[in-house]
Amino acid sequence: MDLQTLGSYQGGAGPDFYEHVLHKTILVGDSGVGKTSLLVQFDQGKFIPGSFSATVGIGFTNKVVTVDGVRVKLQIWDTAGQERFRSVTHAYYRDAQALLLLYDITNKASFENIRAWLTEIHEYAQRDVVIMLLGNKADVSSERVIRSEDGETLAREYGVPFLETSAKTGMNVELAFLAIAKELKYRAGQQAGEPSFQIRDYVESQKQRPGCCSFL
Ligand SMILES: Nc1nc2c(ncn2[C@@H]2O[C@H](COP(=O)(O)OP(=O)(O)OP(=O)(O)O)[C@@H](O)[C@H]2O)c(=O)[nH]1
Repeated sequence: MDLQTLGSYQGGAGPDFYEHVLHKTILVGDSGVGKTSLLVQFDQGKFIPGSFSATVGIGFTNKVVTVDGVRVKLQIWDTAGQERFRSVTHAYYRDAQALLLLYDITNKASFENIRAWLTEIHEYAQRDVVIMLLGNKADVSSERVIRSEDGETLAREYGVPFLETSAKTGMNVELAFLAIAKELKYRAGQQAGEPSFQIRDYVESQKQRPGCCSFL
């Protein structure tokens, strides 16, 4: 059985089962919104400040997340946001089980382009792909041009969960990937009697807001 088949398996699944399942997750969004930085923060817990070096093509990082005592393997693909790489990255959408779609709260165009990204996602990805909208760079409050409410409204319109994140401070970064892992685990191995998992409710109940909790 190949990994893809295992990934779409339905039915009771014990903890060992998940050791073999690889959930393909892709980061997409305009160039410069912080996709690579978000992945580095999640993978290594650090932020590398400095000059911006655009991703060329596509690459991935494997990461194991523990969800309710079960190890869930995510294969996270970081794509290049630049238009010239678009045809390359489209080819990767088809096998994706989850897509994290980013904009930059200090960049209006990156937010306005979200609808176009969603159109592409609906064209090239599987119909049941898990999508999450992320407004990144929430730490740069002085340059904010997109209000949290605007992100929330857009996410509600498309029926997807929404978080504001900061790849710099780490705000909500782990939560974004954890929520995706929980949803994928739930979908892959729903047990009889297990309470249903609602990713949007989960994210709403767990998220940090910009300015919140900086004393922690
Ligand atoms: N202050 C702040 N800066 C960020 C954040 N995330 C990314 N940056 C900066 O924004 C710039 C672009 O970040 P990248 O992670 O390279 O952006 P990208 O989306 O991967 O860009 P492409 O590879 O071209 O698609 C870099 O200079 C980062 O340091 C954040 O959350 N806060």
